[in-house]
Amino acid sequence: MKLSKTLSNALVDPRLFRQYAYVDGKWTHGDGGREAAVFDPATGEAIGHIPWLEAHQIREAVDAADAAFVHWRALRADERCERLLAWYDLLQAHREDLATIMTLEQGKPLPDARGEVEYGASFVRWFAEEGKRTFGETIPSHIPNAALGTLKEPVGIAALITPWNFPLAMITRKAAAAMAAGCPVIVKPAGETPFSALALAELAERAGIPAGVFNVVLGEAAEVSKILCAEERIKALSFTGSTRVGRLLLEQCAGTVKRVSLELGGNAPFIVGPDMDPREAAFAAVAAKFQTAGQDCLAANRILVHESIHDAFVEHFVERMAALTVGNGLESEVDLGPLIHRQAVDKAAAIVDDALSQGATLVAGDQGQAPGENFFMPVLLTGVTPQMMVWREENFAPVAGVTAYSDDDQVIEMANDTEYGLAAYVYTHDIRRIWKLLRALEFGMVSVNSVKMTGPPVPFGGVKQSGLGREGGITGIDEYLETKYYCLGGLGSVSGS
Ligand SMILES: NC(=O)c1ccc[n+]([C@@H]2O[C@H](COP(=O)([O-])OP(=O)(O)OC[C@H]3O[C@@H](n4cnc5c(N)ncnc54)[C@H](O)[C@@H]3O)[C@@H](O)[C@H]2O)c1
Ligand SMILES: N[C@@H](CC=O)C(=O)O
Repeated sequence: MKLSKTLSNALVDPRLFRQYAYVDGKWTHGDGGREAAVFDPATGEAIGHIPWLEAHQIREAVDAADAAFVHWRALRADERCERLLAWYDLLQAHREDLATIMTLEQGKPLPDARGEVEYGASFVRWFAEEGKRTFGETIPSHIPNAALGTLKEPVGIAALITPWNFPLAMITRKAAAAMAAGCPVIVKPAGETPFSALALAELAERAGIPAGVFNVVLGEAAEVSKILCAEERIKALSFTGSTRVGRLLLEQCAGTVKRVSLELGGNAPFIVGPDMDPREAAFAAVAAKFQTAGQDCLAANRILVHESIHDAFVEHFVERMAALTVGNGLESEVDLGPLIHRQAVDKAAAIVDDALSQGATLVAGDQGQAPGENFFMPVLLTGVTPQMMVWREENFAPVAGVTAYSDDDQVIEMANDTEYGLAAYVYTHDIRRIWKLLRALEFGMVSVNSVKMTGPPVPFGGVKQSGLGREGGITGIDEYLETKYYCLGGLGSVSGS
Protein backbone atom coordinates (compact mmCIF):
# COMPACT_ATOMS: atom_id res chain seq x y z
CA MET A 1 0.00 0.00 0.00
CA LYS A 2 1.33 3.44 -0.97
CA LEU A 3 1.90 5.93 1.81
CA SER A 4 0.85 9.49 1.25
CA LYS A 5 3.69 11.82 2.11
CA THR A 6 1.57 14.96 1.78
CA LEU A 7 -0.97 14.09 4.42
CA SER A 8 1.29 12.60 7.04
CA ASN A 9 3.75 15.48 6.60
CA ALA A 10 0.98 17.97 7.22
CA LEU A 11 0.15 16.49 10.63
CA VAL A 12 1.70 17.07 14.04
CA ASP A 13 0.81 13.47 14.87
CA PRO A 14 1.20 11.43 11.64
CA ARG A 15 -0.27 8.33 13.32
CA LEU A 16 -3.67 9.91 12.96
CA PHE A 17 -3.44 9.26 9.24
CA ARG A 18 -4.26 5.58 8.80
CA GLN A 19 -4.66 3.76 5.51
CA TYR A 20 -6.20 0.59 6.92
CA ALA A 21 -9.60 -0.52 8.11
CA TYR A 22 -9.98 -0.88 11.89
CA VAL A 23 -11.55 -4.10 13.12
CA ASP A 24 -11.41 -5.61 16.59
CA GLY A 25 -8.76 -3.12 17.66
CA LYS A 26 -6.46 -4.05 14.75
CA TRP A 27 -5.44 -2.12 11.65
CA THR A 28 -6.52 -4.36 8.82
CA HIS A 29 -5.76 -4.61 5.10
CA GLY A 30 -8.07 -6.22 2.56
CA ASP A 31 -7.54 -9.94 2.12
CA GLY A 32 -8.35 -9.71 -1.59
CA GLY A 33 -5.79 -6.94 -2.23
CA ARG A 34 -8.44 -4.51 -3.47
CA GLU A 35 -7.91 -0.85 -2.64
CA ALA A 36 -9.15 2.59 -3.63
CA ALA A 37 -7.49 5.98 -3.85
CA VAL A 38 -8.79 8.97 -1.91
CA PHE A 39 -8.47 12.37 -3.55
CA ASP A 40 -8.08 15.95 -2.41
CA PRO A 41 -11.04 17.55 -4.20
CA ALA A 42 -9.22 20.90 -4.39
CA THR A 43 -6.26 19.59 -6.38
CA GLY A 44 -7.50 16.27 -7.72
CA GLU A 45 -4.38 14.61 -6.27
CA ALA A 46 -4.51 11.27 -4.48
CA ILE A 47 -3.84 11.83 -0.79
CA GLY A 48 -3.87 8.18 0.21
CA HIS A 49 -5.33 4.74 -0.34
CA ILE A 50 -7.72 2.55 1.57
CA PRO A 51 -8.24 -1.19 1.44
CA TRP A 52 -11.54 -2.73 0.46
CA LEU A 53 -12.44 -5.53 2.84
CA GLU A 54 -13.81 -8.84 1.61
CA ALA A 55 -17.21 -10.16 2.72
CA HIS A 56 -15.68 -12.52 5.31
CA GLN A 57 -13.78 -9.58 6.83
CA ILE A 58 -17.00 -7.58 7.25
CA ARG A 59 -18.44 -10.62 9.05
CA GLU A 60 -15.32 -10.73 11.24
CA ALA A 61 -16.08 -7.15 12.25
CA VAL A 62 -19.53 -8.34 13.33
CA ASP A 63 -17.93 -11.24 15.26
CA ALA A 64 -15.66 -8.73 17.02
CA ALA A 65 -18.52 -6.37 17.87
CA ASP A 66 -20.59 -9.29 19.09
CA ALA A 67 -17.82 -10.43 21.44
CA ALA A 68 -17.22 -6.87 22.65
CA PHE A 69 -20.92 -6.32 23.36
CA VAL A 70 -20.82 -8.74 26.30
CA HIS A 71 -18.26 -6.66 28.20
CA TRP A 72 -19.21 -3.18 26.98
CA ARG A 73 -22.85 -3.49 27.99
CA ALA A 74 -21.81 -4.91 31.36
CA LEU A 75 -19.87 -1.76 32.28
CA ARG A 76 -21.64 0.73 34.49
CA ALA A 77 -22.85 3.83 32.66
CA ASP A 78 -20.33 5.99 34.53
CA GLU A 79 -17.51 3.70 33.38
CA ARG A 80 -18.57 4.08 29.75
CA CYS A 81 -18.86 7.81 30.39
CA GLU A 82 -15.22 7.99 31.53
CA ARG A 83 -13.99 6.31 28.36
CA LEU A 84 -16.09 8.52 26.12
CA LEU A 85 -14.86 11.63 27.92
CA ALA A 86 -11.28 10.47 27.39
CA TRP A 87 -12.11 10.18 23.67
CA TYR A 88 -13.60 13.68 23.75
CA ASP A 89 -10.43 15.09 25.35
CA LEU A 90 -8.29 13.49 22.63
CA LEU A 91 -10.49 14.90 19.87
CA GLN A 92 -10.00 18.33 21.38
CA ALA A 93 -6.27 17.84 21.83
CA HIS A 94 -5.87 16.79 18.18
CA ARG A 95 -8.32 19.30 16.76
CA GLU A 96 -5.84 20.86 14.37
CA ASP A 97 -4.71 17.56 12.82
CA LEU A 98 -8.30 16.34 12.53
CA ALA A 99 -9.23 19.58 10.77
CA THR A 100 -6.30 19.24 8.37
CA ILE A 101 -7.29 15.67 7.49
CA MET A 102 -10.86 16.82 6.92
CA THR A 103 -9.94 19.74 4.67
CA LEU A 104 -7.64 17.56 2.61
CA GLU A 105 -10.21 14.83 1.99
CA GLN A 106 -13.43 16.86 2.00
CA GLY A 107 -12.31 20.28 0.77
CA LYS A 108 -14.09 22.53 3.29
CA PRO A 109 -12.14 25.59 4.48
CA LEU A 110 -9.91 24.93 7.46
CA PRO A 111 -11.91 27.17 9.86
CA ASP A 112 -15.07 25.23 8.94
CA ALA A 113 -13.20 21.96 9.46
CA ARG A 114 -12.07 23.14 12.90
CA GLY A 115 -15.70 24.02 13.62
CA GLU A 116 -16.79 20.54 12.60
CA VAL A 117 -14.22 18.88 14.87
CA GLU A 118 -15.55 20.97 17.74
CA TYR A 119 -19.12 20.13 16.73
CA GLY A 120 -18.34 16.42 16.36
CA ALA A 121 -16.53 16.29 19.70
CA SER A 122 -19.46 18.01 21.42
CA PHE A 123 -21.68 15.00 20.67
CA VAL A 124 -19.20 12.70 22.38
CA ARG A 125 -19.31 14.78 25.54
CA TRP A 126 -23.09 15.13 25.37
CA PHE A 127 -23.77 11.42 25.03
CA ALA A 128 -21.09 10.47 27.56
CA GLU A 129 -23.29 12.27 30.07
CA GLU A 130 -26.63 11.19 28.60
CA GLY A 131 -25.61 7.55 29.02
CA LYS A 132 -25.97 8.08 32.79
CA ARG A 133 -29.60 9.15 32.36
CA THR A 134 -31.16 6.23 30.52
CA PHE A 135 -33.85 5.93 33.15
CA GLY A 136 -36.59 3.33 33.19
CA GLU A 137 -39.88 4.02 34.89
CA THR A 138 -42.13 2.77 37.66
CA ILE A 139 -45.66 1.99 36.49
CA PRO A 140 -48.56 2.15 38.97
CA SER A 141 -49.76 -1.44 38.93
CA HIS A 142 -53.23 -2.51 37.78
CA ILE A 143 -52.35 -6.12 38.67
CA PRO A 144 -52.85 -7.25 42.29
CA ASN A 145 -49.66 -8.05 44.23
CA ALA A 146 -47.36 -6.92 41.43
CA ALA A 147 -44.77 -4.21 40.75
CA LEU A 148 -44.50 -2.96 37.19
CA GLY A 149 -41.79 -0.99 35.51
CA THR A 150 -39.38 -0.62 32.62
CA LEU A 151 -35.63 -0.95 32.12
CA LYS A 152 -33.59 0.48 29.26
CA GLU A 153 -31.19 -1.95 27.61
CA PRO A 154 -28.76 -1.54 24.71
CA VAL A 155 -30.30 -2.70 21.46
CA GLY A 156 -27.13 -4.52 20.32
CA ILE A 157 -24.59 -3.93 17.57
CA ALA A 158 -25.24 -0.78 15.53
CA ALA A 159 -24.10 -0.30 11.93
CA LEU A 160 -23.48 3.33 11.07
CA ILE A 161 -23.28 4.44 7.43
CA THR A 162 -22.23 8.04 6.93
CA PRO A 163 -21.75 10.67 4.18
CA TRP A 164 -18.77 12.71 3.00
CA ASN A 165 -20.07 16.23 3.63
CA PHE A 166 -19.56 16.09 7.44
CA PRO A 167 -17.03 13.25 7.71
CA LEU A 168 -16.51 13.44 11.46
CA ALA A 169 -19.62 14.86 13.13
CA MET A 170 -22.03 12.54 11.31
CA ILE A 171 -20.10 9.63 12.84
CA THR A 172 -19.79 10.94 16.39
CA ARG A 173 -23.47 11.98 16.58
CA LYS A 174 -24.35 8.33 16.04
CA ALA A 175 -21.40 6.48 17.54
CA ALA A 176 -21.30 8.35 20.84
CA ALA A 177 -25.04 7.79 21.36
CA ALA A 178 -24.76 4.09 20.57
CA MET A 179 -21.63 3.54 22.65
CA ALA A 180 -23.01 5.45 25.63
CA ALA A 181 -26.08 3.20 25.46
CA GLY A 182 -23.81 0.13 25.61
CA CYS A 183 -23.80 -0.78 21.90
CA PRO A 184 -20.66 -1.57 19.88
CA VAL A 185 -20.58 0.11 16.45
CA ILE A 186 -19.43 -0.75 12.95
CA VAL A 187 -18.88 2.42 10.95
CA LYS A 188 -18.93 2.44 7.15
CA PRO A 189 -17.77 5.94 6.20
CA ALA A 190 -18.11 7.43 2.73
CA GLY A 191 -15.35 6.29 0.38
CA GLU A 192 -14.52 9.94 -0.37
CA THR A 193 -13.72 10.74 3.29
CA PRO A 194 -12.49 7.66 5.18
CA PHE A 195 -9.50 9.27 6.89
CA SER A 196 -11.52 11.29 9.42
CA ALA A 197 -13.24 8.05 10.48
CA LEU A 198 -9.92 6.25 10.80
CA ALA A 199 -8.45 9.09 12.88
CA LEU A 200 -11.47 8.74 15.16
CA ALA A 201 -10.63 5.04 15.51
CA GLU A 202 -7.01 5.79 16.38
CA LEU A 203 -8.15 8.19 19.10
CA ALA A 204 -10.82 5.79 20.37
CA GLU A 205 -8.10 3.20 20.86
CA ARG A 206 -5.89 5.69 22.72
CA ALA A 207 -8.90 6.62 24.88
CA GLY A 208 -9.18 3.04 26.08
CA ILE A 209 -12.31 2.10 24.14
CA PRO A 210 -12.00 -1.70 24.12
CA ALA A 211 -11.30 -3.65 20.93
CA GLY A 212 -14.45 -4.44 18.95
CA VAL A 213 -16.49 -1.52 20.34
CA PHE A 214 -15.59 0.98 17.60
CA ASN A 215 -14.86 -0.60 14.20
CA VAL A 216 -14.37 1.03 10.79
CA VAL A 217 -15.03 -1.11 7.73
CA LEU A 218 -14.14 -0.03 4.20
CA GLY A 219 -15.14 -1.32 0.83
CA GLU A 220 -17.51 -1.00 -2.08
CA ALA A 221 -20.49 0.79 -0.54
CA ALA A 222 -23.35 -1.32 -1.89
CA GLU A 223 -21.51 -4.58 -1.19
CA VAL A 224 -20.61 -3.69 2.42
CA SER A 225 -24.02 -2.24 3.22
CA LYS A 226 -25.83 -5.31 1.90
CA ILE A 227 -23.84 -7.52 4.28
CA LEU A 228 -24.44 -5.22 7.24
CA CYS A 229 -28.18 -4.99 6.53
CA ALA A 230 -28.55 -8.76 6.16
CA GLU A 231 -26.63 -9.55 9.38
CA GLU A 232 -29.00 -10.77 12.07
CA ARG A 233 -26.58 -9.90 14.87
CA ILE A 234 -26.71 -6.23 13.90
CA LYS A 235 -29.80 -4.84 15.58
CA ALA A 236 -29.74 -1.19 14.52
CA LEU A 237 -28.81 0.65 11.37
CA SER A 238 -28.29 4.38 11.43
CA PHE A 239 -27.74 6.03 8.09
CA THR A 240 -27.03 9.60 7.05
CA GLY A 241 -27.01 10.29 3.35
CA SER A 242 -29.24 10.69 0.35
CA THR A 243 -32.92 9.80 0.35
CA ARG A 244 -32.28 7.47 -2.60
CA VAL A 245 -29.81 5.31 -0.65
CA GLY A 246 -31.86 5.63 2.55
CA ARG A 247 -34.86 4.01 0.84
CA LEU A 248 -32.65 1.20 -0.42
CA LEU A 249 -31.22 0.48 3.03
CA LEU A 250 -34.66 0.57 4.65
CA GLU A 251 -35.72 -2.16 2.23
CA GLN A 252 -32.56 -4.17 2.86
CA CYS A 253 -33.13 -4.05 6.63
CA ALA A 254 -36.66 -5.45 6.34
CA GLY A 255 -35.39 -9.04 6.22
CA THR A 256 -33.85 -8.80 9.69
CA VAL A 257 -36.34 -6.26 11.10
CA LYS A 258 -33.69 -3.86 12.34
CA ARG A 259 -34.17 -0.62 14.16
CA VAL A 260 -33.57 1.89 11.35
CA SER A 261 -32.73 5.58 11.82
CA LEU A 262 -32.44 7.69 8.69
CA GLU A 263 -31.07 11.22 8.35
CA LEU A 264 -31.67 11.98 4.69
CA GLY A 265 -31.72 14.82 2.22
CA GLY A 266 -33.20 18.25 2.71
CA ASN A 267 -34.65 20.95 0.47
CA ALA A 268 -34.88 23.81 2.93
CA PRO A 269 -37.07 26.82 2.22
CA PHE A 270 -35.75 30.16 3.47
CA ILE A 271 -38.78 32.42 3.94
CA VAL A 272 -38.39 36.17 4.23
CA GLY A 273 -41.38 38.14 5.51
CA PRO A 274 -42.38 41.62 4.25
CA ASP A 275 -41.42 43.24 7.55
CA MET A 276 -37.76 42.21 7.28
CA ASP A 277 -34.81 44.44 6.64
CA PRO A 278 -33.80 43.07 3.21
CA ARG A 279 -30.08 43.51 3.92
CA GLU A 280 -30.20 41.56 7.18
CA ALA A 281 -32.26 38.80 5.55
CA ALA A 282 -30.03 38.62 2.46
CA PHE A 283 -26.86 38.31 4.54
CA ALA A 284 -28.45 35.54 6.59
CA ALA A 285 -29.61 33.76 3.43
CA VAL A 286 -26.09 33.84 1.98
CA ALA A 287 -24.79 32.23 5.18
CA ALA A 288 -27.55 29.59 5.13
CA LYS A 289 -26.94 28.79 1.46
CA PHE A 290 -23.18 28.71 0.96
CA GLN A 291 -21.85 26.95 4.07
CA THR A 292 -19.77 23.91 2.97
CA ALA A 293 -20.18 25.22 -0.60
CA GLY A 294 -23.89 24.39 -0.41
CA GLN A 295 -23.16 20.72 0.38
CA ASP A 296 -25.14 20.74 3.58
CA CYS A 297 -28.44 19.03 4.29
CA LEU A 298 -29.53 22.27 5.97
CA ALA A 299 -28.58 24.52 3.04
CA ALA A 300 -31.24 27.05 2.07
CA ASN A 301 -32.31 25.53 -1.22
CA ARG A 302 -35.37 27.66 -2.09
CA ILE A 303 -35.28 31.28 -1.02
CA LEU A 304 -38.82 32.66 -0.88
CA VAL A 305 -38.95 36.44 -0.50
CA HIS A 306 -42.00 38.65 -0.10
CA GLU A 307 -42.61 40.57 -3.33
CA SER A 308 -42.47 43.95 -1.56
CA ILE A 309 -38.77 43.54 -0.70
CA HIS A 310 -37.68 41.06 -3.38
CA ASP A 311 -35.59 43.46 -5.50
CA ALA A 312 -33.80 45.03 -2.54
CA PHE A 313 -33.13 41.55 -1.11
CA VAL A 314 -31.59 40.40 -4.40
CA GLU A 315 -29.35 43.47 -4.54
CA HIS A 316 -27.98 42.81 -1.05
CA PHE A 317 -27.65 39.09 -1.75
CA VAL A 318 -25.46 39.83 -4.78
CA GLU A 319 -23.38 42.28 -2.77
CA ARG A 320 -22.75 39.70 -0.04
CA MET A 321 -22.16 36.88 -2.51
CA ALA A 322 -19.54 38.93 -4.34
CA ALA A 323 -17.52 39.09 -1.14
CA LEU A 324 -17.18 35.29 -0.96
CA THR A 325 -13.80 33.84 -1.86
CA VAL A 326 -13.64 30.47 -3.59
CA GLY A 327 -10.45 28.44 -3.35
CA ASN A 328 -8.44 25.66 -1.74
CA GLY A 329 -9.70 25.24 1.82
CA LEU A 330 -6.12 25.16 3.13
CA GLU A 331 -5.59 28.77 2.05
CA SER A 332 -6.56 31.56 4.40
CA GLU A 333 -9.58 33.75 3.71
CA VAL A 334 -11.35 31.08 1.67
CA ASP A 335 -15.12 30.88 2.20
CA LEU A 336 -16.04 28.15 -0.28
CA GLY A 337 -13.89 25.15 -1.07
CA PRO A 338 -14.34 22.76 -4.00
CA LEU A 339 -17.30 20.45 -4.52
CA ILE A 340 -16.58 16.87 -3.60
CA HIS A 341 -15.93 15.67 -7.16
CA ARG A 342 -16.46 16.41 -10.82
CA GLN A 343 -19.91 14.75 -10.93
CA ALA A 344 -21.11 17.26 -8.33
CA VAL A 345 -19.89 20.12 -10.53
CA ASP A 346 -21.65 18.61 -13.54
CA LYS A 347 -24.87 18.23 -11.55
CA ALA A 348 -24.69 21.87 -10.41
CA ALA A 349 -24.19 23.01 -14.00
CA ALA A 350 -27.13 20.88 -15.15
CA ILE A 351 -29.36 22.42 -12.47
CA VAL A 352 -28.44 25.93 -13.58
CA ASP A 353 -28.95 25.08 -17.27
CA ASP A 354 -32.32 23.51 -16.52
CA ALA A 355 -33.47 26.63 -14.65
CA LEU A 356 -32.30 28.96 -17.40
CA SER A 357 -33.99 26.87 -20.07
CA GLN A 358 -37.25 27.24 -18.14
CA GLY A 359 -37.06 31.02 -17.80
CA ALA A 360 -35.05 31.72 -14.64
CA THR A 361 -32.63 34.66 -14.67
CA LEU A 362 -28.93 34.25 -13.92
CA VAL A 363 -28.14 37.25 -11.71
CA ALA A 364 -24.63 36.25 -10.69
CA GLY A 365 -22.23 33.33 -11.05
CA ASP A 366 -19.51 33.26 -13.68
CA GLN A 367 -18.04 29.76 -13.95
CA GLY A 368 -15.13 31.17 -15.93
CA GLN A 369 -13.74 32.37 -12.58
CA ALA A 370 -13.63 28.86 -11.04
CA PRO A 371 -10.12 28.18 -9.68
CA GLY A 372 -10.08 24.51 -10.65
CA GLU A 373 -11.93 21.60 -12.14
CA ASN A 374 -13.92 20.68 -9.00
CA PHE A 375 -14.90 24.24 -8.14
CA PHE A 376 -18.25 25.85 -8.81
CA MET A 377 -18.68 29.60 -8.41
CA PRO A 378 -21.71 30.69 -6.35
CA VAL A 379 -24.77 31.26 -8.49
CA LEU A 380 -27.88 33.33 -7.91
CA LEU A 381 -30.97 32.56 -9.98
CA THR A 382 -34.19 34.54 -9.70
CA GLY A 383 -37.64 33.64 -10.95
CA VAL A 384 -37.27 29.98 -10.07
CA THR A 385 -40.45 27.90 -10.33
CA PRO A 386 -41.63 24.53 -8.97
CA GLN A 387 -41.01 22.80 -12.31
CA MET A 388 -37.27 23.43 -12.16
CA MET A 389 -34.67 20.99 -10.77
CA VAL A 390 -33.36 23.77 -8.55
CA TRP A 391 -36.71 23.70 -6.75
CA ARG A 392 -37.49 19.99 -6.80
CA GLU A 393 -34.06 18.58 -5.98
CA GLU A 394 -31.64 19.14 -3.18
CA ASN A 395 -28.99 20.84 -5.31
CA PHE A 396 -26.09 20.27 -2.85
CA ALA A 397 -24.10 23.00 -4.59
CA PRO A 398 -23.63 26.78 -4.26
CA VAL A 399 -26.70 27.48 -6.38
CA ALA A 400 -29.25 29.83 -4.80
CA GLY A 401 -32.72 30.09 -6.27
CA VAL A 402 -34.96 33.03 -5.32
CA THR A 403 -38.71 33.36 -5.88
CA ALA A 404 -41.15 36.12 -4.91
CA TYR A 405 -44.40 35.37 -3.09
CA SER A 406 -47.38 37.52 -2.18
CA ASP A 407 -48.89 36.23 1.10
CA ASP A 408 -48.36 33.81 3.98
CA ASP A 409 -50.74 31.14 2.69
CA GLN A 410 -49.00 31.11 -0.65
CA VAL A 411 -45.52 30.83 0.87
CA ILE A 412 -46.61 27.97 3.13
CA GLU A 413 -47.85 26.07 0.10
CA MET A 414 -44.66 26.83 -1.81
CA ALA A 415 -42.40 25.82 1.10
CA ASN A 416 -44.22 22.52 1.64
CA ASP A 417 -44.17 21.69 -2.07
CA THR A 418 -41.40 19.09 -1.75
CA GLU A 419 -41.02 15.44 -0.75
CA TYR A 420 -38.37 16.57 1.76
CA GLY A 421 -39.03 17.82 5.28
CA LEU A 422 -35.74 18.35 7.09
CA ALA A 423 -35.28 22.03 7.96
CA ALA A 424 -36.87 25.39 7.17
CA TYR A 425 -35.79 28.96 7.91
CA VAL A 426 -38.19 31.81 8.66
CA TYR A 427 -37.08 35.44 8.78
CA THR A 428 -39.69 37.84 10.18
CA HIS A 429 -40.26 39.71 13.43
CA ASP A 430 -44.05 39.45 13.29
CA ILE A 431 -44.99 37.04 16.07
CA ARG A 432 -48.31 36.05 14.48
CA ARG A 433 -46.58 35.22 11.23
CA ILE A 434 -43.87 33.31 13.09
CA TRP A 435 -46.44 31.17 14.90
CA LYS A 436 -48.51 30.55 11.78
CA LEU A 437 -45.49 29.46 9.74
CA LEU A 438 -43.97 27.45 12.57
CA ARG A 439 -47.12 25.36 12.85
CA ALA A 440 -47.83 25.04 9.13
CA LEU A 441 -44.38 24.14 7.84
CA GLU A 442 -43.97 20.39 7.29
CA PHE A 443 -40.37 20.17 8.46
CA GLY A 444 -38.68 18.48 11.41
CA MET A 445 -36.75 21.64 12.30
CA VAL A 446 -37.77 25.28 11.88
CA SER A 447 -35.28 28.01 12.63
CA VAL A 448 -36.63 31.51 13.14
CA ASN A 449 -34.27 34.45 12.64
CA SER A 450 -31.20 32.28 13.12
CA VAL A 451 -28.95 30.52 10.62
CA LYS A 452 -27.41 28.38 13.30
CA MET A 453 -29.82 25.77 14.62
CA THR A 454 -27.88 22.61 15.43
CA GLY A 455 -25.89 21.30 18.40
CA PRO A 456 -25.85 18.45 20.90
CA PRO A 457 -29.04 19.37 22.84
CA VAL A 458 -31.11 19.50 19.63
CA PRO A 459 -33.39 16.69 18.36
CA PHE A 460 -32.04 16.71 14.81
CA GLY A 461 -34.08 15.07 12.09
CA GLY A 462 -36.68 15.32 9.39
CA VAL A 463 -40.21 14.36 8.44
CA LYS A 464 -41.59 13.14 5.09
CA GLN A 465 -38.78 11.66 2.98
CA SER A 466 -36.04 13.37 4.99
CA GLY A 467 -35.86 10.57 7.47
CA LEU A 468 -36.89 8.52 10.46
CA GLY A 469 -35.92 9.19 14.07
CA ARG A 470 -33.95 11.94 15.76
CA GLU A 471 -30.26 12.32 16.56
CA GLY A 472 -28.81 14.34 19.43
CA GLY A 473 -30.84 15.86 22.23
CA ILE A 474 -32.32 13.91 25.08
CA THR A 475 -33.98 11.39 22.76
CA GLY A 476 -30.99 10.66 20.48
CA ILE A 477 -29.79 7.83 22.69
CA ASP A 478 -33.21 6.13 22.48
CA GLU A 479 -32.38 5.04 18.91
CA TYR A 480 -29.97 2.55 20.56
CA LEU A 481 -32.07 1.44 23.53
CA GLU A 482 -34.79 -1.14 23.95
CA THR A 483 -37.47 -0.74 26.58
CA LYS A 484 -37.86 -3.89 28.65
CA TYR A 485 -41.10 -4.01 30.60
CA TYR A 486 -41.22 -6.06 33.77
CA CYS A 487 -44.03 -7.33 35.91
CA LEU A 488 -42.93 -8.64 39.33
CA GLY A 489 -45.90 -10.68 40.53
CA GLY A 490 -46.72 -12.41 43.80
CA LEU A 491 -45.34 -9.61 45.94
CA GLY A 492 -48.10 -9.48 48.47
CA SER A 493 -48.81 -6.19 50.20
CA VAL A 494 -46.68 -3.95 47.92
CA SER A 495 -49.48 -4.08 45.39
CA GLY A 496 -51.05 -0.69 44.75
CA SER A 497 -48.04 1.23 46.03
N1 LIG B 1 -30.21 14.66 7.46
C1 LIG B 1 -28.94 14.74 7.79
O1 LIG B 1 -28.58 14.82 8.96
C2 LIG B 1 -27.88 14.74 6.74
C3 LIG B 1 -26.59 15.09 7.11
C4 LIG B 1 -25.58 15.05 6.14
C5 LIG B 1 -25.90 14.67 4.84
N2 LIG B 1 -27.16 14.34 4.52
C6 LIG B 1 -27.51 13.97 3.14
O2 LIG B 1 -26.49 13.17 2.56
C7 LIG B 1 -26.47 13.36 1.15
C8 LIG B 1 -25.06 13.62 0.68
O3 LIG B 1 -24.22 12.65 1.10
P1 LIG B 1 -23.74 11.45 0.14
O4 LIG B 1 -23.64 11.90 -1.26
O5 LIG B 1 -22.54 10.85 0.80
O6 LIG B 1 -24.95 10.46 0.25
P2 LIG B 1 -25.04 8.97 -0.29
O7 LIG B 1 -26.40 8.50 0.04
O8 LIG B 1 -24.58 8.85 -1.69
O9 LIG B 1 -23.95 8.21 0.57
C9 LIG B 1 -24.06 8.10 1.97
C10 LIG B 1 -23.38 6.82 2.41
O10 LIG B 1 -24.03 5.72 1.78
C11 LIG B 1 -23.07 4.96 1.05
N3 LIG B 1 -23.70 4.46 -0.18
C12 LIG B 1 -23.73 5.05 -1.39
N4 LIG B 1 -24.42 4.27 -2.26
C13 LIG B 1 -24.82 3.19 -1.59
C14 LIG B 1 -25.59 2.04 -1.93
N5 LIG B 1 -26.04 1.84 -3.18
N6 LIG B 1 -25.84 1.14 -0.97
C15 LIG B 1 -25.39 1.34 0.28
N7 LIG B 1 -24.65 2.39 0.67
C16 LIG B 1 -24.37 3.31 -0.25
C17 LIG B 1 -21.93 5.91 0.77
O11 LIG B 1 -20.71 5.22 0.55
C18 LIG B 1 -21.92 6.73 2.05
O12 LIG B 1 -21.24 6.04 3.06
C19 LIG B 1 -27.38 14.56 0.92
O13 LIG B 1 -28.61 14.11 0.44
C20 LIG B 1 -27.52 15.18 2.30
O14 LIG B 1 -28.68 15.94 2.50
C21 LIG B 1 -28.16 14.36 5.44
N1 LIG C 1 -25.17 20.58 8.96
C1 LIG C 1 -25.78 19.33 9.28
C2 LIG C 1 -25.27 18.19 8.48
C3 LIG C 1 -25.96 18.15 7.18
O1 LIG C 1 -25.41 17.97 6.12
C4 LIG C 1 -25.66 19.07 10.76
O2 LIG C 1 -25.45 20.01 11.51
O3 LIG C 1 -25.84 17.96 11.18
